[in-house]
Amino acid sequence: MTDKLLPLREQIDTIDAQILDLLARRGRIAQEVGHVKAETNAPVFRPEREAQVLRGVAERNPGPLNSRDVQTIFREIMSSCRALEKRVTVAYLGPSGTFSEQAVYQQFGSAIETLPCISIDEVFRATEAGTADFGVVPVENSSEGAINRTLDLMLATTTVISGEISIPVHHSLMTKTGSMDGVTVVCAHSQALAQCQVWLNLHHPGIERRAVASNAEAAVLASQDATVAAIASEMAGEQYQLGVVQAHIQDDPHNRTRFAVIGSLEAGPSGRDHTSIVLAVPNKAGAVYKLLAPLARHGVSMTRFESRPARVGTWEYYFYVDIEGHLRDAAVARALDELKDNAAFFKVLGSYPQSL
Ligand SMILES: O=C(O)C(=O)C[C@]1(C(=O)O)C=C[C@@H](O)C=C1
Repeated sequence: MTDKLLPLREQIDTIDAQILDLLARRGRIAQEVGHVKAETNAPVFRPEREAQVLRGVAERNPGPLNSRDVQTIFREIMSSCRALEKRVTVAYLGPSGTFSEQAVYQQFGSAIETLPCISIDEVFRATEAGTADFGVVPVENSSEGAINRTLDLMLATTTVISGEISIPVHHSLMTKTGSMDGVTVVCAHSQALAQCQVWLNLHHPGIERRAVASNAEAAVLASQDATVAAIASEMAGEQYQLGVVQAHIQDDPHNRTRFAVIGSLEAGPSGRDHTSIVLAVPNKAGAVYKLLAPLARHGVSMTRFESRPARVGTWEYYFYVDIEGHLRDAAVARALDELKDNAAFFKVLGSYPQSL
């Protein structure tokens, strides 16, 4: 057995040495890129370039490694190279262990500084004030719909969207002991409670459900009190040393949450982008239909349409619209120019690479 392993391990050692040399070369070039950027005051984080690199490695991947895994490796390589230029700080809805934190690492890799915030408002504030270079906020959940606070703040603040992240959301029921004996209350964020209500009604109909600020906070509470069960990610459970009573209790097995990267950076075109806009129309019959007509005329696909009541006027709404393409694509630019003319209100939230 050992005789057979030895020559294989020698080959792996040789390859590892080559990988290390190549990584060092890549790192030195990233340092040069950093100097060029510093001279011209250009942004260090270039989401469109990172998206192209990650799409490229998946397309060229010869196997046998899985493309997702290869992307994870390259994301970390770019994250480390980026950190040689500048280590970016990313604010997110904390505490540590939330799905937001998972989204942060999925977008930026782990060579970053993180700033856990107590609310979505705080993430926007830290990002606008420059305490963080970027913020990551939840935008919508596939089973629960829009995160209204995020939509309102996107409208009210000057932040721009420069990226989107989509992650599978799997909830687990967890306690200090790994059993439900003596448990009197299940704590979770209101969204998570809603996403697991069918399962809870079926398996624990009599136990009180209490909404708390985040699933990670629920995990903290459960770690301190054996009468409390938490619904949270297994990542949060591990962090707070909880035992899993039941994994994957969300009612929709394909449950996903979409996050936005916010900041002051305007991402360039990556070849596969989304653009988010907010609109309002005069309160007249057929106004929304007329407003959106330029999209169809210029062959621009709409991928999302969401409405929010405006704070003024009883029947007035803001429409949050996502389209395919980048502001700098000719068809998108022409469609939005026409659309703007008919809108009572028009704001571009940003153009950014589509999530992987
Ligand atoms: O191409 C750049 O602009 C770089 O800074 C290099 C690099 C990389 O490591 O590939 C690092 C950071 C950027 O976000 C994009 C790419």
